[in-house]
Amino acid sequence: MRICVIGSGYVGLVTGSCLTGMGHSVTLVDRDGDKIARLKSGETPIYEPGLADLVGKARGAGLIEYTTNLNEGVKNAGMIFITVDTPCNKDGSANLSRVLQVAEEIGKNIDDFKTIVLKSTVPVGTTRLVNECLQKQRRSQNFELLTNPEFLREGNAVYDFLHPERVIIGTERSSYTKTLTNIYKHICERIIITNWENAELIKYSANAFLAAKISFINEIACVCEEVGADITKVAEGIGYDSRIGPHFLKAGLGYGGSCLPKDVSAMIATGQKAGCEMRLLRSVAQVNSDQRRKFVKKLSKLLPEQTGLAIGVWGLSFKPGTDDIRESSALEVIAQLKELGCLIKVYDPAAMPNFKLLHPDLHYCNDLYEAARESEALLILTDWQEFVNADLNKVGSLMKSKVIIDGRNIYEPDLMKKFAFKYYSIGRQKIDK
Ligand SMILES: NC(=O)C1=CN([C@@H]2O[C@H](COP(=O)(O)OP(=O)(O)OC[C@H]3O[C@@H](n4cnc5c(N)ncnc54)[C@H](O)[C@@H]3O)[C@@H](O)[C@H]2O)C=CC1
Ligand SMILES: O=C(O)[C@H]1O[C@H](OP(=O)(O)OP(=O)(O)OC[C@H]2O[C@@H](n3ccc(=O)[nH]c3=O)[C@H](O)[C@@H]2O)[C@H](O)[C@@H](O)[C@@H]1O
Repeated sequence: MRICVIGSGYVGLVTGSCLTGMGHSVTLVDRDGDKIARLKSGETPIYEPGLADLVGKARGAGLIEYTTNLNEGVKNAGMIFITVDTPCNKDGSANLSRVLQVAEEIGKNIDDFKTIVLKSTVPVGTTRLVNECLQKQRRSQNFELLTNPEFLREGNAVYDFLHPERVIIGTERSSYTKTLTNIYKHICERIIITNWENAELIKYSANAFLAAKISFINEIACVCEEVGADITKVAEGIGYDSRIGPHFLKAGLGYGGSCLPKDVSAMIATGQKAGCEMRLLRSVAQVNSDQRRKFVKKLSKLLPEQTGLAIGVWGLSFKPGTDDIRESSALEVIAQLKELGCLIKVYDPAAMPNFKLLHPDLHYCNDLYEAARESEALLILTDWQEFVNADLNKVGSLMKSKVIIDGRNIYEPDLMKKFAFKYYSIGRQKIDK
């Protein structure tokens, strides 16, 4: 089938290229001319394992095209995916302007029957608005509108898209879903057909629940530090209960990224609009932002004079496997270190070019050892495997003083003792004043 994907970001590019892998012809549309030019020249503008390979193959097979012209993209397509961004408004609610603008443009440009699939994360009620918007332009029912939230994780995006645990399709009429289920049935056995509102809420509830698990474990981590317990052991112990499960119980600097923070705040806004207080989710967000502040406090407790202090930082992306720094804890931690007057040397395997655009004044290192060299303390902000595999003897020999504050709990405290580090992590050791 010929498919058009509007919005060539993380989700659009992954969706489009995975669809080519299933044999479909895809036109990717984006209003960002620079991004389209880079894609046309064969560059993959984001770092995502397996993506460049997939895009290269699609290009070789002549299955992928790029354009800034939406009309050109939708004209010959039987199916149109909307994958534009839905960022936060100042009041925390989701900004739907891009989705609605795209809907309006699609409405103006379609002549024959189209299946329109809303994949962007949108608050409950939005698909109905999009439907109205399309109908206003078309004044006909020459389309079917489905909402199909995406659950992929950055860093695993290609794998997740191709191996979904469930596919959710929201529709007004279940007879409308055949074309889309025909695509998904090859990669997923559990396809849930429901109404628009349920599909929209499933997406937000999933992200809000994941965020709640992280804030929960971080709150327990705080208690662990005070009472001599170890959060990794506590998390392991509760995770064996199948009602709780072992995932999303890693204590650390809290959740970042382009989705969990914005979706928690949009869910709060949706709930409040519906007359619900959303006390739990407001606390989830509060615990998360406190987590970064508490982390820098550990440094201040250990090394009371920070002006001119050389600090090494490992990790800038919001999680490993990506160059994405949106809402990364590194942004907040580095801003605080700057305020304290530290001299900051940073290293990240993928995210340094993006970080440099916002913080050009840091010292960017060629490798993790350069970031450790002559440092009075080393802060670990992202759990990249490269850091787990570091030669700790070498790291110790390069540092001015062997202090590590690990925001992701990547090492065992006993091992660090053997290497004679003063090692502090999250929810495992108390730092006495
Ligand atoms: N990033 C992720 O891991 C996931 C994101 N989502 C959701 O998917 C949606 C997209 O997210 P990302 O791909 O991360 O965003 P993104 O910011 O990486 O990409 C969005 C793209 O849409 C383009 N765009 C915006 N308005 C446009 C318009 N009017 N016409 C054409 N192109 C336009 C932008 O230029 C940008 O390239 C969001 O609603 C997000 O919440 C859902 C699951 C996972
Ligand atoms: O809607 C979205 O955009 C996506 O948001 C998240 O995916 P993502 O943000 O890519 O990454 P996660 O793996 O969820 O990690 C988010 C943040 O939580 C942190 N985290 C995760 C797990 C954990 O146990 N502890 C923890 O602190 C990570 O370090 C990271 O900063 C969801 O996991 C996806 O299912 C969803 O599709």
